[in-house]
Amino acid sequence: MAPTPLIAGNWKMNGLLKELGELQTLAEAAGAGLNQGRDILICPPATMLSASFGILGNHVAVGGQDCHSAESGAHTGDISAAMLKDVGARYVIVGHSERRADHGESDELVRAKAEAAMAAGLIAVICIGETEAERDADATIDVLARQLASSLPDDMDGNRVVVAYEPVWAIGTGKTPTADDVRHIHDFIRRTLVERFGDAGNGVRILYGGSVKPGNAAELLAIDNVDGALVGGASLKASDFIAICQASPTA
Ligand SMILES: O=C(CO)COP(=O)(O)O
Repeated sequence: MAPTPLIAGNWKMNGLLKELGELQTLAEAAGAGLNQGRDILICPPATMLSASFGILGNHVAVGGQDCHSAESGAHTGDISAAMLKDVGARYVIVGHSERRADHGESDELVRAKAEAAMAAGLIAVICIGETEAERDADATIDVLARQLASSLPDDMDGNRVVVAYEPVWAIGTGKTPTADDVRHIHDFIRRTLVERFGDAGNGVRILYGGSVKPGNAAELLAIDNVDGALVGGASLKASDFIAICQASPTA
């Protein structure tokens, strides 16, 4: 049985408290049935997590955009998985390409963060994806194989880990891979997960991310082994994000 689709919004470094109205609109849509047969997640900036949880309640999950690999300690400016859990988060994104690029995060660090997230009782959304240069060098599959091998914890529970395939060149650019490329790559990710984790690998949701919009969501979300989307820019506006949720199949 295919896993329940997950439509996730990553607000990145966007959002002030005055934007909470967008979440109010989303909460109302979810309360009216948008969340039937699909899971919906918003990852706002950490400053908005607590208020977002208050608004979204049980209809829409909230998540962090990153966590530290340690439980607590002298790490100024960082946030632990337990702190995210404490304010109502159920998920946390780890290894987003922007953190890999801006903060030099390695596969090994991403894996440690995913382990910390799971230990705190959060679902880890582990991001992988090739850069444009890697794609041009025909290295996409090699890069993804390395990231999967090194960024994923060994202790796998299909319900506690989500993999998000986000080609770096598609993020914020309006460009997307062809449907055939997405099918081929998600199929590769699925086979890799099953080879390593057995049947648990079939339960892991594999999201596509990178320039998902209301206009292309239905086509992308209908592809085999695309179990949802990780949406950046289009998640900031409730009407666009709701339209993307509506485009997703239901379990
Ligand atoms: O990075 C992304 C989500 O994590 C995708 O961002 P965009 O949807 O803005 O391309």
